[in-house]
Amino acid sequence: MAIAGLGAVGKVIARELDKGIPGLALAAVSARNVARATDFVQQLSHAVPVVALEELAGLADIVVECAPPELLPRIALPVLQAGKKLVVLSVGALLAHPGLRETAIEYGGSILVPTGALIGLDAVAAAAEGTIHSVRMTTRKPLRGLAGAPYLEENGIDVASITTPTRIFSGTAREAARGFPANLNVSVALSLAGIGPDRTMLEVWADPTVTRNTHRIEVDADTASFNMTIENIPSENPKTGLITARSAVALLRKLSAPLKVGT
Ligand SMILES: NC(=O)C1=CN([C@@H]2O[C@H](COP(=O)(O)OP(=O)(O)OC[C@H]3O[C@@H](n4cnc5c(N)ncnc54)[C@H](O)[C@@H]3O)[C@@H](O)[C@H]2O)C=CC1
Ligand SMILES: O=C([O-])CC(=O)C(=O)O
Repeated sequence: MAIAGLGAVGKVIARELDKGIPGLALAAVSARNVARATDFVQQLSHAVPVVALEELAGLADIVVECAPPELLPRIALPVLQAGKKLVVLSVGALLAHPGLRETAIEYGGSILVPTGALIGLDAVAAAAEGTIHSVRMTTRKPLRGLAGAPYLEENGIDVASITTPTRIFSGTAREAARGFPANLNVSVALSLAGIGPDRTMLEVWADPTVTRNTHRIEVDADTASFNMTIENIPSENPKTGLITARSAVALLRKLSAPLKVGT
């Protein structure tokens, strides 16, 4: 196992692997700040090398990508071309790189997307086996959970000046991935589990009254209608909910579990 990116998500996964996940052992990590990462891995019970992104695939059978989204191809290609497993957290970036799926097919690799900061992808995937009529999602974020998104700059929106809940975006998951590359991975994960990025509809609210990143999904299908809400407590990265890393750990634990629960 190797981890690409030692931020809010990567550090939690590294510590959990160090505590022990049956069938898995941390073999290497990659980080922008090598000195800081070296300090971090030395505090683990089994220190591992800090290497370049491109070297991870040679050192592990599974690589977890939890780095800035623009690095996805650099991390993903060597892993998939080696026929290995890539766990992707920067899900939004998958839309900009559709060729990665073809690479996985060609070399026998696979891309695994955890539910991440969202809820209910088990039910969405089950409903997608039948006919889903519509999928809608509403995201409410505190202002600091949205800061820096290119969509805001392109549209002259100054979130810092917002004092009442304000809808700042309405569109498809594909449009959201372009406008909010570090904030709306969840809408892309939802779209990939269900009816795709062009039919999954999303509203984003900048909401000074909430402290948590809140996602509500509403699905209407021929097997069921359902709606679910998750209120994510922010991690050390205000854009990223604490549950995100835990979701990746749960996926990793499930890989070799003798009893696997959930779709
Ligand atoms: N799928 C989901 O539900 C969610 C996905 N995410 C996404 O997961 C990814 C990771 O999130 P966080 O851990 O919160 O981000 P973060 O910003 O805390 O961590 C990213 C880490 O990557 C490191 N990095 C930068 N350049 C690097 C390089 N060249 N080589 C190696 N490492 C490098 C940074 O130094 C940083 O430590 C982000 O793309 C984020 O948008 C976040 C929340 C939910
Ligand atoms: O809610 C969160 O924790 C993060 C989020 O929306 C995303 O990156 O998709």
